[in-house]
Parts: sequence; C-alpha cells; structure tokens
Amino acid sequence: MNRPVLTSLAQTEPGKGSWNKMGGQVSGAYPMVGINNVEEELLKTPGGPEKPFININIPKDYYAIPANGWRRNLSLEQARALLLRHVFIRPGERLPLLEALGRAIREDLTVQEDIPGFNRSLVDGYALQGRDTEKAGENAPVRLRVLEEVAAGSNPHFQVSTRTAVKVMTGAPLPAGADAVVKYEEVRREGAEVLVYRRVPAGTGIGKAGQELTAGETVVSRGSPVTPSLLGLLAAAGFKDLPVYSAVKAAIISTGSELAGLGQTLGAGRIYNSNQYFLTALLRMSGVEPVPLGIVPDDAAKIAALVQTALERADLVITTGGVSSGDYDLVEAALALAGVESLFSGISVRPGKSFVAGKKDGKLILGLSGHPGAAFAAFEFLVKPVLKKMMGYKNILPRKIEVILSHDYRKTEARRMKAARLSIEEGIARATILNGQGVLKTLADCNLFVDIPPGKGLLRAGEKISAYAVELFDMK
Ligand SMILES: Nc1nc2c(c(=O)[nH]1)N[C@H]1C(S)=C(S)[C@@H](COP(=O)(O)OP(=O)(O)OC[C@H]3O[C@@H](n4cnc5c(N)ncnc54)[C@H](O)[C@@H]3O)O[C@H]1N2
Ligand code: MOO
Repeated sequence: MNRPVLTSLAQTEPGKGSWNKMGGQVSGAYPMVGINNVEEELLKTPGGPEKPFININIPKDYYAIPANGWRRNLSLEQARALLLRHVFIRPGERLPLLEALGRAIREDLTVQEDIPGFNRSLVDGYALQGRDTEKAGENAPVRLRVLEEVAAGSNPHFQVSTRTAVKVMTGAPLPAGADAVVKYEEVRREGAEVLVYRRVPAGTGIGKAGQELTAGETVVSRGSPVTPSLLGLLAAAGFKDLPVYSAVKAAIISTGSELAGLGQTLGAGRIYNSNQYFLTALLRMSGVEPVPLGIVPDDAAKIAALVQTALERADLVITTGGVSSGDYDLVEAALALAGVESLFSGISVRPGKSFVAGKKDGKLILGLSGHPGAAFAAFEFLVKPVLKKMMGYKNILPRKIEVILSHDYRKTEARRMKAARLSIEEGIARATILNGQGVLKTLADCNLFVDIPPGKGLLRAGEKISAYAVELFDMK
C-alpha cells in the first residue's frame, strides 16, 4: 500500500491538536503542566443525564504549550485525566429489574416501608416469652402450653402469654406477645405441651421488621452498578423497574494486514484476529455493548473510512494496531484523514506506551496497540475508566492495593504495569510477576498489574509495591 505523506495531513490550526508527524519529529500545539490533580477533581465533578459529566473545554491553566509543541508521552494519570475531561455521561431510561443488570443507577432509591414488614421467626421452633425460660435447665425443663401452629405466609391467631408457646416455621410472622423462638431440636413435645431445657433470652431466633431495610432508608445511591445481589435487595423491596443510565456502545476496529478472521485459512505470516475477541469479551464483561467491525489492512484511507463508520454506529471507537513507529503504523495518519482532532499520542508506561487518542463528533477514538498485552493494559487503565464514566458509574478508577513482591525484580528505565498473579498466603497478599513466553497464555493467569516505578535498580522479594486488581467479574 502507498504510504500517505504524513505532513500533508497535518491540521495546523493553532491551539488545536495536530497529528503532524515528520520523521519521528513532531510539531503542533499543546500541554503539559499542572494536570496531576485533574483526575481527582474530575471524580468529584457531579454529572447528570442532561449535562455533560465534565467540562470539555480544557481550562487554560491546566495546559501550556510544551517545549516540543506536542502532547506526547503523557503519564498514565495525565492521559486518563485528559480522556475523562472529554467524556459525556449517557442519558437514562427505566428498565425492568433484570435488564438493568450491569447498568448504573441514575438516582438514589429509598424505601417507604420496613422490609420485611413484620417480625419473623428465623428458625423452625416454638415462639415464647424469654422470661418464662429463665429458670430452665437440662434437668429442670419449663413446660409451656402450645396454642397453635403458624406456617410461613400465614398469620397467628393467638397471642403468646406467660407459660404458653406457638409452634412456628422459619419465615413465619412472630405471634404477638412472643419475644424469642427456640429451635425444635432443643425441646421435647409432650401432647399439648412443649418442654424447654435451656434459657432462651429475648431476641433469640428472631428477625426484626426492617431487618433488611428500614422505612426511609436509601437502598442504593446514584452511580452504583446494578449487581446480582443488589437486584435481589431491590426485588425484596418491591422495585419492578429501575432508573438507570443508558448503555454504551463501543466499536472495535482491528488494523493490520497480517490479520485473518476466524474460519479463514491462515496464509504465510498471518495470524488470527484474537484482539477482536479479547476486547469484545472485555467490553461485555464491563457491561458495554461491543460493535466489532472486523479487520482493516494497513491502509490509512481504509482505516479512516472504517473509523467514520464506527463513529456513526457507536459512542466510542477502539482501534488496535498500527500505533508504534513502524512504516505501516498508520492509525495516526488515518485519524487525521478522518478529520479526528488529536488529544495525545503515546504514554510513558509499558506495556501500552503506544496509544493514541482523538475526538470527533463529540466521541473519543482510542487507538490501542496491537500487542495483546499492551491492549489489555490500555483497556484496564484508560479505556475502562472512560467507559465507566460514560455509563454513569461513580467509581471508575482501577482499585489500588498494596502487595508484597514474592521475588526479586530488576527494574528498567520505564514505568511498567507488569501482569502478575495475586495470591493470598497466610493472610498476606503476594504478587508474582508473570513472565511466560506466550502473551495471551500469560494474560490468562493475570489477575493483577503491579506498578513498577521507573528507574533502574533491584526490587527485592518481600518489598511492598502498589498494584491494581483486575476485576473482570466485579464491576464496582
Ligand atoms: N521501532 C520500534 N518498534 C516498536 C516499538 C518502538 O518503540 N519502536 N514499540 C514496540 C512496542 S512496545 C509495541 S507494544 C508494539 C506496538 O505495536 P502497534 O501498536 O503499532 O501494533 P502492531 O505493530 O500493529 O502489532 C503489534 C503486535 O501485535 C500483533 N497484533 C496486531 N493486531 C492484532 C490482533 N488484532 N490480534 C492479535 N494480534 C495482533 C501484531 O501482529 C504484532 O505482533 O510495537 C513495538 N515495536
Ligand atoms: O507499548 Mo509496548 O506496549 O510497551 O509493550
């Protein structure tokens, strides 16, 4: 394919991002001071369905034109902050309970009544007055007269008074007058009487009205994801449908002339497009609707055309491949051709340093590396927070934890997010960095990224280090 002349594609409008790239030298206009705190500020920014979650105009004092004139190699945190500034929360809708799974709640939900609405028995046994059993002992049983039996779902007719009891099933309403329930296996029944051989203090075996939720209580706050357990709680409280933020659609474009679709015969030098499946699955697990758009060869015009299609069909566009410095790494050029405004190119962390970001029609286009490990790290640290913010989630950043390194590790110049395996040994969280040969095989074991600071030197086994858990099944 003909390689486009990159310089002819440059946008030169001052103050705007530019894709201008000349033989590795870059020019344009942009940042780069004082944005370290932006991320924290963004997280405090209230959002709303009608309003942009965050202001898309970058305040002047956050940015200055850098010496090299190009927004390149931002820190991971700077890159993320910048992306988050360009993200809009999606509008909302009401959905039946189950359809809301994985969505974020759009407003605080409260209950008007106690749940459950009555005191109930937590065991199968006899409801009684605790004080009747004060003198009970193994050899001195207390005899109580049994008034009736109450099953779950039916109502007691009698009131328990002194020296009487009512037989109850688990879940049955507690008869008036009773303040405790003793289990069947702890008593003996003799005709119309029950013999109790132990003290049964008031409160034993009882679930109080409002045990789950009390009238006026907030069940869930805005921005919380709807998880299976939350669905259960909301169903218990009688919610039939839920106000949630809309779903987000993300298109996936796989660039690379070496790629083949599953089912195609692999010619010489070709590989299957595994990234499309990996990313589609990651999106699904994150509650995002994937729009996989297949493979496009290393051809800037073709990539540009598919990016345009993707922008029409999705809320955000992800590409993989073609973002490093090879002759066929044409994604930046393609974005320029497609009229995409540049946000930044490259981040100072490995893997994933090859990453470009742009914007068109109010939508982000995120160019990930084709390397599956780099694409995964970029997804976890950059793409997922952006998607979560669009989906209205209140907690959007990867969760940082401290772990103990289980072996020595020799650092390099660059900051690295190393794929690792978290294990809990005798209550201590330990990380083993994964160094397998196959990238995808290694990633299958990865449940943690350890954050290796930049600069050469040796990290010793037993040292404490920051890490981020990979929460594929936990969307909170
Ligand atoms: N001269 C330099 N070369 C490279 C550098 C560099 O700094 N200077 N960086 C290296 C690093 S680090 C990475 S990461 C990669 C990034 O490459 P790209 O993002 O441009 O991606 P590609 O070159 O297109 O592909 C990289 C690798 O991944 C395979 N690939 C691509 N797409 C898919 C897919 N959909 N499914 C599965 N595998 C895919 C591709 O065949 C390559 O093997 O650049 C280094 N080079
Ligand atoms: O960007 Mo490469 O991803 O450092 O591995």
